[in-house]
Amino acid sequence: MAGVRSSNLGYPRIGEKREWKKALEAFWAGKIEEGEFQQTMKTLRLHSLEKQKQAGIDFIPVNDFTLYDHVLDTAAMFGLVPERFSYKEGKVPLSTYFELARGNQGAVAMEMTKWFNTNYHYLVPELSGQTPNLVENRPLHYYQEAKEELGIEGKPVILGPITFVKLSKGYDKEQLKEVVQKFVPLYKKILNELKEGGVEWVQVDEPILSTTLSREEIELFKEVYEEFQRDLPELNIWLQTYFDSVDYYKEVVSLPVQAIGLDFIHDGGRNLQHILSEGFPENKVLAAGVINGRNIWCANYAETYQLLGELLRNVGSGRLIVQPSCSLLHVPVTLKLEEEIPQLLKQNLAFADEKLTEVIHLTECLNGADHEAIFLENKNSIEKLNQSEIRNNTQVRKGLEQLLFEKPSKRDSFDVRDAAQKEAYQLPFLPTTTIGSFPQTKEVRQNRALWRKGERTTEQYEAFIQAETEKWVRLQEEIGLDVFVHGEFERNDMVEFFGEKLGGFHFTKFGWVQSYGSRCVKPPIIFGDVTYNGPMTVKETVYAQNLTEKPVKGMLTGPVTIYNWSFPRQDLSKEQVMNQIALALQKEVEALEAAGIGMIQVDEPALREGLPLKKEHWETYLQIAVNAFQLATGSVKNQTQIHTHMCYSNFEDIIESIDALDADVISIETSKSHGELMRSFEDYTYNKGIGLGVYDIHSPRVPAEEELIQNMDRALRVLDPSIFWINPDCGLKTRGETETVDALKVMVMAAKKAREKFSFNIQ
Ligand SMILES: Nc1nc2c(c(=O)[nH]1)N[C@@H](CNc1ccc(C(=O)N[C@@H](CCC(=O)N[C@@H](CCC(=O)N[C@@H](CCC(=O)O)C(=O)O)C(=O)O)C(=O)O)cc1)CN2
Ligand code: MET
Ligand SMILES: [Zn+2]
Repeated sequence: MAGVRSSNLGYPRIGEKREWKKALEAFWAGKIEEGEFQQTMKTLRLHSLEKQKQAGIDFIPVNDFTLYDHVLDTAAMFGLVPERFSYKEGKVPLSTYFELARGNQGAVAMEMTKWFNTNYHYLVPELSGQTPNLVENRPLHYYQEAKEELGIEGKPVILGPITFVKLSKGYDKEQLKEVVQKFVPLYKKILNELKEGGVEWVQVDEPILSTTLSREEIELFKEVYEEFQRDLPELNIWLQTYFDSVDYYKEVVSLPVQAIGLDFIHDGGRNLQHILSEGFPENKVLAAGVINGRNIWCANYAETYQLLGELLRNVGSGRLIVQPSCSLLHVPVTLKLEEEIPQLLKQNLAFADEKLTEVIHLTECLNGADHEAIFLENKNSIEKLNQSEIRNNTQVRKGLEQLLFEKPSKRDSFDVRDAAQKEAYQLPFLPTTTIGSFPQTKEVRQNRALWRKGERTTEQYEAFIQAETEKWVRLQEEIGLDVFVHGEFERNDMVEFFGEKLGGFHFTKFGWVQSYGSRCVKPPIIFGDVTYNGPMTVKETVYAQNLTEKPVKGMLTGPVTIYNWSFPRQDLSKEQVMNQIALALQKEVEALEAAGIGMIQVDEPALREGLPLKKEHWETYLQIAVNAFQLATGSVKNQTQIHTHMCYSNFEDIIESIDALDADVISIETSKSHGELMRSFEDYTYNKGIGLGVYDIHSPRVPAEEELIQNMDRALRVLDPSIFWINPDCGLKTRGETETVDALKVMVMAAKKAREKFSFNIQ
């Protein structure tokens, strides 16, 4: 009998020290040739496979690697290149592949959006006007490579047809079935070639099964997978879901596939309940996602072992596979380089490599190995951290208890505040501003790196930051903006920076996670009670304010975003941790106000992405999020203007919560959403300030004035134009200096034209 086996669903691409990112950026900058680039990528890919083999994983994924994004890979595999790019047929050339992702002089890049509820971004395939074709078989290629180079019998991973089409755009949603049917023959061809090539198992990812689906959509799953089964009877399909439970449990486990992968971490216990009450089909393998692929905490061996025991009783040992809950793409690579993390914390952590060890330990244990010592050590480490003082700060806990008796916001209604603010600031009609960050040039990053290494003194580093700030205050004057920012030059990242300043957080040295393309983030670890240890942003903001007569907006990251973009502790609820962060931020907001800063922006770009995948859980989340935001911002005087910002908006469906944040001004992305977003504000008759994000900051392209006026037009015609502000759609940190100044000048000119055109409309 085979016994219990181990598997992985996907491994981080970026390498232990971001070698992947460095190779990509060197290639884009023309510093290395394609040959060298491909060789570096191959070395990285094989190294990751080798590590998984060494760890002892039975089912090692292949084709999880990519040169940019796995959804883009799938689109490219089907030759789905939008018409604005030059491409004829056959395999998509590497240069075109990167143009799809990054745009070129004549064509905007494909749209980027959030991968389910994660901080990873994928490129949205465009299906309109295109006939998909199979132009290469990527999974087969990577399967052969792993076999030839390392003797690994890999498990090819492929994004399933229904998830792929559901994540794409450019078709009528009513036509889902017809569109999916166009892809089915292509998938069958891929799968057949895999089978011919000797593949035993194919992991078909259908995470869309963890979202709220309609009956018809589940029917479609049945049709598609029945067709696969009928035409490819000898191939083993491993249907993989993740990020939540599956709603149509019975239907899903009855699909004619050989293995079903379920997430037992983010399922709210529902997947297990289904198995216990409805059973699991006797002829199928259960791939049990029991190691958290979204967080960096070590598994609780005793609890996980118990869960696996229950599963084993229901499926039998030859049919159980132990694995992470999702791809390890969402966690850093290895703990081994982290020398500065205190022992107590480090013993409680597990990055990708350590998670694979956990998978192995548990699998071995189920197969009869004696791991008593390991289990005991695991139990002790967890208890020690939970009982430590840092997790039990009485002052913080008292502060939280107090909240039960208070309203989160103490401010007057918007009308009253608005009058006070108009009086105080005397801004022109359609005031112009930016979202916070200015270019984080190589020079800025290098100076910070040198300071961290001790090769620059703190005085030298601060003087550099001040010089940069002053330069940009002068540039903002020259550009003619109305409300300034200090530029965020002192920040490595909008979340990590606050993590470094607040108590209860720890940050890593190499704990990078891919965010989009070559861009990575280093989410801080919230491991204790969150404490405010003194002002975090006051000095830099006041410095900028003292250089100019124009108002300078203070700039903070909100509690919801800090929570969602960190690795939070799990012994407290989301609400408790968010509120702790909010209480600390409230003190910073008050410190800025006391220092004379009259406008304070509290960014919440991650509010939308944090929405649970299932609609029935939205309300609870939104209440917690809104409450935390109000708590952070609700103690200032009427005259102090609270701004907030959200990029990747598309929050038509949560407009009430957006309104409930009660920010005086909210800046939203309007450059790509083609009016849909505005419609929700119109329908809702929103009357607080709205910042129109009139151009896309992700592209180096300087927009044309006419384009920007076009982007403002609808909003200004339909709602009272006096509520609007004009700004880019997000921070400018990834942009170069010249293009930023040029684009902002165009934006200010466009705002001036719009002022003339629309001033007669003011109500
Ligand atoms: N947390 C988070 N999530 C987010 C966003 C965000 O801003 N933050 N925005 C959206 C995604 N957009 C993003 C935009 C840009 C970057 C980004 O630029 N990341 C940088 C890292 C930023 C950083 O932490 N920089 C550090 C250090 C980086 C570094 O590489 N240092 C060098 C040395 C410096 C050098 O020579 O360049 C080294 O250690 O080798 C700093 O500035 O101090 C990168 O990939 O390069 C990430 C996400 C959504 N999710
Ligand atoms: N204030 C931040 C910035 O400008 C907001 C970014 S939202 C991802 O960079
Ligand atoms: Zn943004």
